Amino acid sequence: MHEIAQRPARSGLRRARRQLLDGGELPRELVGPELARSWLRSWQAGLQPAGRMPGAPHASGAQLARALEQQRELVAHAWPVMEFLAEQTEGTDSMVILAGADGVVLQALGDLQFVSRAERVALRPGATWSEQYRGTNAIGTALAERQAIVVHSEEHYLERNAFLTCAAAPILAPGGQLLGVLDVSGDHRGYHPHTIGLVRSAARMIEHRLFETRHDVRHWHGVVLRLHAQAEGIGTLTEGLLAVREDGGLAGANRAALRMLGLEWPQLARCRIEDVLAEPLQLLMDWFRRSPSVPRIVHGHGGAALWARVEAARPALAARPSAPVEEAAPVDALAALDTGDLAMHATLQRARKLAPSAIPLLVQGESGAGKEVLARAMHGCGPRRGQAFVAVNCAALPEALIEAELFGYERGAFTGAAREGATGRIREAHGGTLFLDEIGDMPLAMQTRLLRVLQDRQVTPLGGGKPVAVDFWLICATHRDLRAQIEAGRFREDLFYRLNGFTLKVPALRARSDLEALLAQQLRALVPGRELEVEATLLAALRAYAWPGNLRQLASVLRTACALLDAHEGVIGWQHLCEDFAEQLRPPSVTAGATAPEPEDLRSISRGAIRRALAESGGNVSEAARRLGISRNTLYRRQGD
Ligand SMILES: Nc1ncnc2c1ncn2[C@@H]1O[C@H](COP(=O)(O)OP(=O)(O)OP(=O)(O)O)[C@@H](O)[C@H]1O
Repeated sequence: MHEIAQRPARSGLRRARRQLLDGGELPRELVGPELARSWLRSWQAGLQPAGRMPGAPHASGAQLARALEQQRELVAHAWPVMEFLAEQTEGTDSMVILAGADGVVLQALGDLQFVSRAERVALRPGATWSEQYRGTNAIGTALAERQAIVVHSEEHYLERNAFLTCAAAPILAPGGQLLGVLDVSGDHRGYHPHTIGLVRSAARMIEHRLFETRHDVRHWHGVVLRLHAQAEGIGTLTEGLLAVREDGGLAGANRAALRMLGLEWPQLARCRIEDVLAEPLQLLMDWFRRSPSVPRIVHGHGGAALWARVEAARPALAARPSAPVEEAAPVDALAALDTGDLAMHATLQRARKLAPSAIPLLVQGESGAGKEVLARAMHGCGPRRGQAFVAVNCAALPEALIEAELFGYERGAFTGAAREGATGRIREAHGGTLFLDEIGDMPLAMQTRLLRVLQDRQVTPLGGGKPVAVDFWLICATHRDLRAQIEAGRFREDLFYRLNGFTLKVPALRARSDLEALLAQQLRALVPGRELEVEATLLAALRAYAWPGNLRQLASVLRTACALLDAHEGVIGWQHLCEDFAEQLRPPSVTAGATAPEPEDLRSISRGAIRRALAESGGNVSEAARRLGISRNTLYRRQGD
């Protein structure tokens, strides 16, 4: 495995680039062989180094979630290693990135302070870095070359990527298939030649973990050989790993074992143990049965001696023959929410740290800003994923019903109760997460009961049933200022401290800087496979709009627009909007400057929009709320603002 050891001179790179563009010839003495091959591929893909980048696809939230699910083993094993790498590169203004075999970024850790917002988004989960779209770059080129590589500054084929220095190493499955790539990208001025060594070791760590746990190499009655030139090297990261089936065929290896045994990946599947070692399988099995932990000397056919320890292929061979190999890995739903806004990014970083904890959380943000979506993502990334996520909207339930809904009731507890009684939402959340939306709207009597549940960790159904122990992660959400509610005597202070282990803030859409990324993400999800654009004046108006219904409203507007879009149309324009929404949008867009309204104007804009929507829906509140893309509760609340 080698990377471009000596960086080509800048002048040489420029000369080589000119010659390539002039005639398709690349003077290889000016660039390394890997770089030369990659530049040629980029040129053949029709990419222009200095021109506008052709639209590299960016996976939608749903596509990303699917990719993470499909590659969950890789993602799970990579994450701790990425954290380790991030620690090693701390303070160097760099990011640690995991991409799949198709070059799509799956996870990213860290942040690049020196780059623009757009450039930051391009390094976030969902972005594609295959050579086909971005030309020579460490992720795409390491994948294409199947080897570790550094791509520094102007070695990037596209000039717009010259601000980066990147070191990447591919991650291979035990059968040699490409699984993905690990990368450290940073400011080109901070190029450090040791980074590639770190990245390569980190990729090896991931491969090691994958080898230890994968079904295909460890789930039958064969043996695994740990190999090293020194006995002390066995069990370390530099050991060779070779999986041998019980019939003697080779089932998998890591790169170190291939090197020690003089093998190439394509030969692996065709080889048997006697093709690579002088010792017959029978002898290895004998060693294993008699003294499995003792290292022995084995001999390659070239005569080289190696130390080997023989182990059962299945770690718990005797004890649990069909035990699942590994707990399902988390789907990185939090990463999918990171679309480039700095405040949201900070919230998501905190959310990621808090997801494995049981600390009660309070999510604060306007209605429709995505509080429940965030809570669900945290549940999906924490240890309770796979268990229930129970969401209760405390504002949507009539006061008389909240109690029964939350705490459950015994048979015949009250008039109108179901005959068989009800478990209650709190008990349904047992083992999982209870999400109480609009907690600020919970009546005081109910607050007292909830407080008792949180203190006693048990719930007593209405009608005098026995208390039942419950265990859940509590996440509450509110758009209200709970401290002000406490001062006004509407919220219990002791409950506030119980449920507010930490407050996470979800920014309002009008305060976010990633409207375009959100638009693109939602459009891709609504119309997969079509790259839709938004007409320029409309985009400016959307940017200036106050978005009283936040992401819920945006989703509703885009759903309508996509429904009105003809199959041949690729641009969303004013004609694709509901008339009332277009009207709300026009005033700020036609006024000079089209700047965002001042915060004190927002209330009146929102009240005006509600008045119009109500008038147009003949006073039907549900219809008006639907038109605005907000909930009935929000509409009532905003009317009174
Ligand atoms: N990141 C996102 N991408 C796309 N759509 C989103 C995103 N976040 C939220 N939405 C959309 O906005 C809607 C509202 O989100 P959510 O229910 O999480 O908001 P909320 O803050 O809990 O609202 P409320 O307080 O009114 O219950 C979702 O149903 C979804 O359609």
